[in-house]
Order: sequence, then structure tokens, then C-alpha cells
Amino acid sequence: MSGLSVSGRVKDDIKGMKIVADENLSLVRELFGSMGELVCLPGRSMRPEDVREADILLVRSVTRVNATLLASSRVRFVGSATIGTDHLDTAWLDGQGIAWTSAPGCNAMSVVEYVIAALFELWARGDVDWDRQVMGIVGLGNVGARLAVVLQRLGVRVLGCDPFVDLEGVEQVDIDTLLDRADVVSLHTPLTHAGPHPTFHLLDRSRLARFAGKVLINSGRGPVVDNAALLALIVSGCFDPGKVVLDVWEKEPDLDRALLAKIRIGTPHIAGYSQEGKWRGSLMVAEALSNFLGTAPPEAPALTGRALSEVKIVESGQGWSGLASLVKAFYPISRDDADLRRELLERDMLPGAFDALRKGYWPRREFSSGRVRLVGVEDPWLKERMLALNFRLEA
Ligand SMILES: NC(=O)C1=CN([C@@H]2O[C@H](COP(=O)(O)OP(=O)(O)OC[C@H]3O[C@@H](n4cnc5c(N)ncnc54)[C@H](O)[C@@H]3O)[C@@H](O)[C@H]2O)C=CC1
Ligand SMILES: O=C(O)C(=O)[C@H](O)COP(=O)(O)O
Repeated sequence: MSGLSVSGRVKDDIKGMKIVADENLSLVRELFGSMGELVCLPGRSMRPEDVREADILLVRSVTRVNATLLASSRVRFVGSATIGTDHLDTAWLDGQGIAWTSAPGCNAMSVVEYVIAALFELWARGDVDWDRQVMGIVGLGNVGARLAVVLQRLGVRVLGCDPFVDLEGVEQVDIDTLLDRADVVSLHTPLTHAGPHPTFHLLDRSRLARFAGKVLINSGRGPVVDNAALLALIVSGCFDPGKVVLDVWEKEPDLDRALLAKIRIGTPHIAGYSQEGKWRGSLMVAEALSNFLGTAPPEAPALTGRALSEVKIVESGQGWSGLASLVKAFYPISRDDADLRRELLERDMLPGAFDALRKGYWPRREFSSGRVRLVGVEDPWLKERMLALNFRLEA
């Protein structure tokens, strides 16, 4: 977070403070309702006049927070309940002395589980081989590092690529070596346009052309992959669309329907949409805001550790199939894919369909909320892997 000092005017006037928030912020009324006058609006269409009288602005990734939105406002604090920050013009905010915060790591496990669920879907069709594949992770931050740990505990060989991080226990290589050696490439970088290693179109046409036979998963940011080049390669038969999984797209929410129609799994930017991920994001912003205001931290609803009441039973001796059915029971990723296809391909691309799917997303829980009982003969192999995926094993 930047600019932690509390402006005199806001501090003197906390009670009369106006908070404008994205209506999709989880727990928004519970956490922020008593902090001032709270106005909730659709994040994608927030305009300067919506925030002119606001002191505090709370957003998700769909609001571009920059001079255009805020120059005529009195906003002193911006909180984004997301991991990504590419929608915030942080240089401008810093220059204006406007404090800002995001929620690093809040939904990282949710994204890891998205990737695991996608891999099991591909495995069911023979496009992933858990015992032989080399998994390439690009970006070894909160998501990538957690994914590496889970995969290694599953017994999968992991290669990483991150020019800014040295992650113990993971063999690191540059992006081109990773493309040469990995069977699966999963992207977990921020979207950046400048600096020594910008990620905009990191997978451009020439790198995509080297994918032959590899799986591509993008649950980072859409523009890290050149979507037009990807579609062109698929159309010309140079890229197997059955091995492409996209949660994020260039030009969201107006993604390329022709690309969606071709690929194996397409979802509406919901990899991070576990209940826990959304709760944590809001809680982290609420804590940062209390810190900024010098008030007591909000009472956190005890949600994130709550287990589901239903216990799933898994028969021992089923190997990867046992794990696949368990993962699917908690996160049937094919449901998200089917919903997106139905709304964007079968129906007539209703305006706002992409955002409507996100707003009405089902209450997906993380694997750690899941109680599982392993029945049958002793099966240390399965037990170890169930624990690697964070399921709560019951005796
Ligand atoms: N699809 C979804 O719902 C979600 C998407 N995300 C996206 O995933 C991204 C990653 O999330 P976290 O791991 O939590 O972020 P993080 O900031 O913890 O880690 C990102 C890592 O990427 C590395 N990196 C930067 N440029 C790179 C490059 N050129 N090549 C390789 N590595 C590079 C950084 O050094 C850093 O270690 C976020 O920035 C966000 O855009 C995050 C949450 C949910
Ligand atoms: O945390 C991030 O970064 C994300 O990509 C979010 O999970 C995306 O969700 P919205 O902020 O667009 O609701």
C-alpha cells in the first residue's frame, strides 16, 4: 500500500465519509456499511460523476482507476479486493498522494484449484499425463509458487520461469527454455507493459508457434497471450485447440467468440472466484482501510475456515481417477465452460453476458473446506495426494 498517512480532512470527518464501492465486492455492506455513507455501483461503468463526492473508492479488477476517473474527485483512498493491479494507475495515485491498496494472494489458492481442475479435465481426455508431464509455471509469485508446491506434492515435475524471483526447490529457466522443455505451460504473471521483462504478449506468435503438442493454460491476464495470433495458429492447424484453457481474454468482456468456440476450456475470468478468495480480498481491503483511518479493524466474519457439512466418500485404490472425481465434486470446471459457451455462443451474445455470469457466479468453495473420507484398504498414495490438494481428511 502507498501513502498510508490519513489526510486531516478525512480523519476529522470519518463519520460523514462517502464510500463508493463496486457492487460485486463480497461482504461489502457487512464490512464497510458502518464506516460511512456507502454507495454500491456496477464497477465496469463507474464514471467521474459517480465518485466526485467520494472519500473512499473500493473496486475490483473491472474499474480503471486513473486520472480520468478521479481527477475531479476528493478520493483519498483506493482499495482493490484483487491480486492484480493493472487496472490501477498506481504512478498517478502515488503522484497525487492518494493511498491505495490491493489484496495480494487473496484468491491465489482458488486460481491453483482452477488449474488443477483444468488439468484433471484434460487428463480425462488423455491430454495430460500426470506421471510423465513436465509442468511449466510462468510467474512464481503467490499463485505460481503455491501451484508449484501442490504439483510437486502430487509427484509432478515442475519447471519455473520468473526473472524476479528465486524459488527454492523449483528448477528455474528462461521462458524459451521452458517452452522447449515443458508439456504444460501455465501463466501466472501480472500484466505489465514496461520494465525489463514486460508480459504484454509474452506469448506472441513466434512463441505460440513453438507449442506443438503442449497444453496452454492462461489464468493470469488475457493480454499476456496474443489472442489473435493464437486463433490464427489454431485455424491454420498449427496449434491444437483441444489443449487450450483460457480463463482470461484480450478485450474482456468482449472476448473473441471464434477463439472460445475452438478451445477446450473457456471460462469468464473466474479462476479466483472461490468464496474464500472473495472474502479474503474484501477483508484485506477493510483492514487496510481501518489502518488508513486509524480506526479499529473491522469485525471479520468467521467465514474462511468454515468447512462444508457434507462429507465426500472416496474409495481407495482408484489412483488418479479417485483424485479426479474428488476434484470434480468440488470444482466441476466444465460447468463454467458450458455456462460461458451457452451465453456467448448459443444465445445471441447478449450485451453484458460475460459480466452477468461473473456477477451471478455460484458459491464455489476451496478444497480446504471439503471434508473427505477415504474408505477401503490403506492407500497412502491417494491419501498423500488428497492432502497435497488441501482436502480435510476425516478418519
Ligand atoms: N484469473 C483470475 O481470476 C485471477 C488472475 N490473477 C492474475 O494472476 C497474476 C499473478 O498472481 P500472483 O501470483 O498472486 O501475483 P504475484 O505478484 O504474487 O506474482 C507474480 C509473479 O510474476 C512474476 N513476473 C513478472 N513478470 C514476469 C515475466 N516477464 N516472466 C515471468 N514472471 C514474471 C513476478 O516476479 C511475480 O513473482 C496477477 O497479477 C493477476 O493478474 C490473479 C488472481 C485471480
Ligand atoms: O484478483 C484478481 O487479480 C482477479 O483477477 C480477480 O479475481 C478478478 O475478479 P474481479 O475483480 O474482476 O471481480
